[in-house]
Amino acid sequence: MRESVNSWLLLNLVTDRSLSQGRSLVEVVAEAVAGGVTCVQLREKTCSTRQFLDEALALKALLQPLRVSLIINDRVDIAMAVGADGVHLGQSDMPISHARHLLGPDCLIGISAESVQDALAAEQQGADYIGISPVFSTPTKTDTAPALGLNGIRQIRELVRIPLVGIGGINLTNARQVIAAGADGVAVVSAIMAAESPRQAAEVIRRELG
Ligand SMILES: Cc1ncc(COP(=O)(O)OP(=O)(O)O)c(N)n1
Ligand SMILES: Cc1ncsc1CCOP(=O)(O)O
Ligand SMILES: [Mg+2]
Repeated sequence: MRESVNSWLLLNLVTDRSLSQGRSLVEVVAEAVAGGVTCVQLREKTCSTRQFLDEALALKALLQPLRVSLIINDRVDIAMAVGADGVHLGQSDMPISHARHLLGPDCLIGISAESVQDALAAEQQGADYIGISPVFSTPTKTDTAPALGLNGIRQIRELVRIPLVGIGGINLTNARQVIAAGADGVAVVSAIMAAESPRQAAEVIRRELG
């Protein structure tokens, strides 16, 4: 039951333009979706608001006909402007209550949990899903809390009912363990964004997830 209900977040691609090796974001995302990515989170840390908006509009045009969800990282305003499916917020981003007030009941809100306490609070405050962050340490994001590991996923799974997505250091070799520990999905940056063939990379990870 849980798996079919939450299959939209089984394999999340979180974008990072700096890893795309000169390829456009739309090109990499299109490849990755062809390989089986079920949800795309647009994550832009350095570009202008206009550029962020343009990328979001381009990804929405690509993903909506394919019925692949588009989540916007950090920026509630961009999510609202493009009619994205959701927004992903961390512990230092806009609090859920304010985001929900702006976005309404139908827009998905994902919250990063860096501890069991964060996860419990996110569920209690009405998050739609939780990003367990990070599961393993990763060079892709250097300002993370200590890695929670597979045990962290198990602990949170015991206490929280909403969908869980693991992020951080996840690739072909460990994706299956993340699901086995109780996550509903995995979120991946470098293992797909930096791959020579994002399509093949997504395919092999998706196959691991069953
Ligand atoms: C699915 C998912 N989980 C966690 C994060 C991390 O969000 P945050 O802590 O706000 O850090 P930044 O991504 O904004 O640097 C995420 N993006 N996605
Ligand atoms: C955005 C983010 N949030 C927590 S870890 C992380 C980066 C994950 O990158 P990678 O999949 O390359 O380890
Ligand atoms: Mg954030």
